[in-house]
Amino acid sequence: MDIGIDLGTASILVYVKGKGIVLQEPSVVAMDRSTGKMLAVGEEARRMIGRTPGNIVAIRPLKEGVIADYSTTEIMLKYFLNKIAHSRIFRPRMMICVPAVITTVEKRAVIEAANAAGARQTYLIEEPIAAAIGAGLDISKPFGSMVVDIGGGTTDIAVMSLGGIVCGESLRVAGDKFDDAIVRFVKKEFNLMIGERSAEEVKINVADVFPESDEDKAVSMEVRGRSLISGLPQNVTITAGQTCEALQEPVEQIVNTIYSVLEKTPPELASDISEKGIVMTGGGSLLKGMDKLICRRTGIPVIIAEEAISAVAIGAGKALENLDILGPNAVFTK
Ligand SMILES: Nc1ncnc2c1ncn2[C@@H]1O[C@H](COP(=O)(O)OP(=O)(O)OP(=O)(O)O)[C@@H](O)[C@H]1O
Repeated sequence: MDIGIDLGTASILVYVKGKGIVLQEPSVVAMDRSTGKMLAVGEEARRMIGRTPGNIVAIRPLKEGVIADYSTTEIMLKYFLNKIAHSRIFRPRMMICVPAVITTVEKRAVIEAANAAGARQTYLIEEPIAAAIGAGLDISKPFGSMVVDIGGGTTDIAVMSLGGIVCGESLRVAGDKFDDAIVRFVKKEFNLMIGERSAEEVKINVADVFPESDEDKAVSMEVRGRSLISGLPQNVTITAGQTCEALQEPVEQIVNTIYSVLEKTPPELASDISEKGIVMTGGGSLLKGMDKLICRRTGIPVIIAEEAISAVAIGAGKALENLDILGPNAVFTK
């Protein structure tokens, strides 16, 4: 069996040919610090973040799109592969997505973790290429396509043509940095300390980086945390207008990088992109107003892919079925 994996900072998705996405879980592992034993993986472990006693740690083994904790990544991959196959002799070929700009050492770590977890053969594909294939773009033709993939740890921006990346940038600013910015804002504005999960809820439920009316700005929700003044639990109301202010810095960094990639794009390809639009994928592309903001600032239409979150895993699986459509540098294997 061939499988495509989006081994992400926030979540792991597995695509199997003919079955579609068969697994989607947070990339979190809970371990007992004293014995080194794995206690929970995926959603169950995510619920433990910020709520563990001293001897238990909830680890996110990937940071900023790359492996930060090798052995935990291997344990996690092994656990998920067992979950989808229920068989010891299951040794699939795997296509795993990695950010477009990572070091050879970081690539090797992914290949070794996948091989140790049971892959028969491991291929790596750059995330924007997988995202483009998963979003249904035909990148094999001499025609320019631009993808902005905003994940949890990295944002990959790339212009592609003839099965390869012509120019692009990978920046380590994405969903997690949006959460951090909300935590910092709430701390500064309300003297309230909130956890990363509460910040993520604010981002998903009310945040808006391009509110068009006062009504949009007034959308609000209550968030609970610990007062830095009294030390006691406290609730505050945060509005979409405030989130726009809170998220300005990371959002600007992404918009500026899109600009710099467009500046480097050869004119023929730039005109293809302005005709066809920029395609956005990844969970971070669902941040309200992000598409409108990029469209307003670049003057180019922006389309959020239909299956924004799973596009990368779907594209990886499809790439394995059609290795021939990819350019010579698109796939890396050892
Ligand atoms: N509706 C939404 N609005 C805003 N952000 C969202 C939404 N849904 C998911 N996200 C964010 O998307 C991010 C996860 O996206 P995704 O699963 O594409 O990342 P990943 O593949 O794990 O990360 P990476 O590619 O950086 O390794 C998280 O930060 C999550 O909070």
